[in-house]
Amino acid sequence: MQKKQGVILVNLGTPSAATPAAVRSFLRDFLSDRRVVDLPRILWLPLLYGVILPLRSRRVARNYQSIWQAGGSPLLTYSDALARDVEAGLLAQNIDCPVRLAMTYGEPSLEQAWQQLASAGVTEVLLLPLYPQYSSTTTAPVFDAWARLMSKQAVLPAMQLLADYHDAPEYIAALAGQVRRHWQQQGQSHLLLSFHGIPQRYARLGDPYPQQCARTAQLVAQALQLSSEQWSLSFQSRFGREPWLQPYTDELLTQLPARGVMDVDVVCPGFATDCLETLEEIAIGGKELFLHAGGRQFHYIPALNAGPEHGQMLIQFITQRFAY
Ligand SMILES: C=CC1=C(C)c2cc3[nH]c(cc4nc(cc5[nH]c(cc1n2)c(C)c5CCC(=O)O)C(CCC(=O)O)=C4C)c(C)c3C=C
Ligand SMILES: [Fe+2]
Ligand SMILES: [Fe+2]
Repeated sequence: MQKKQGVILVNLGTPSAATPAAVRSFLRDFLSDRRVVDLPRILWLPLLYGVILPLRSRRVARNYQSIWQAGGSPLLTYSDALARDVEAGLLAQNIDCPVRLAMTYGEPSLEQAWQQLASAGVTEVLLLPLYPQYSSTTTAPVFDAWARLMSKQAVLPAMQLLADYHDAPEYIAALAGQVRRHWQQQGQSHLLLSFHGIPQRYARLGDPYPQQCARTAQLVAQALQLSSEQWSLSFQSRFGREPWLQPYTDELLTQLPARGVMDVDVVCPGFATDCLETLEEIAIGGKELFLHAGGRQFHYIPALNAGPEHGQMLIQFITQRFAY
């Protein structure tokens, strides 16, 4: 059989609408994954179904409404545009390599993406989770979903998983470029690099995520030639009561003005595309916290989204893996 290569870009997932029902369905799928919440099911499921889903879906739906775009959820629209750009960019280099988008939770599913690649005759797949830093809570579930899907297949395609790219020179250069462009237009401020958090316990169990975040932040600061006073690292989006990775972004934003940092630029390098956690939690909520604490100027620097540098970066990862 002739070999043919294809790529699946995988992102987390997002509600299909900014309504309590759609948010509930997304949260139910996501928060039922043992990789995400590892509590014994006998404790977790009554809490999830009895308290979290009924209360959180309504509140979080309102948050989604504040960032919803004409094309739907930002996470979906940017990821979709990115997948199209990468496929077109490969074709422009005479590389016929179909690229599809899939979500770990919800749609488009990994199954839908794979069906399309299989119909196009693909025999070798690169699974490319859009998570620059590996985490057992995000990257590993992509592999789990792939394994579940493949368990139903007689003939398996060859598969490579891009487990992380936290220190890839192309990624660091794309992030540094994004920050530099902002500074050329708006002037330079203290740079806060805010990553999604995970429970500290997961890191103690061996998740390399915090070390990879620290390395990314250090490499970006180095590429921008920043001294240690000119940047900080923090972790956002904590959930539940146990301690998560620290310092917490919301706490740090309220402390920075008292430490003399009156102007801040926040970039979220762990998010390939903008989403609820960047547009609502940081660009809206983070700004409010910082200004309320006495800060003067707050800017959110957008994620790489479907910008040309992002597409080019992914094309380089793909061509390196497939050795065209
Ligand atoms: C419950 C624990 C959670 C862990 C662990 C977690 C890790 C984690 N998440 C991302 C990326 C995203 N998370 C997003 C939303 C989101 N995350 C959690 C919880 C955990 N995340 C929840 C409950 C939600 C939904 C919103 C809410 O209820 O607050 C998103 C945004 C999705 C969107 O639709 O815009 C992303 C992206 C990473 C990278 C990560 C670990 C490294
Ligand atoms: Fe999350
Ligand atoms: Fe700025």
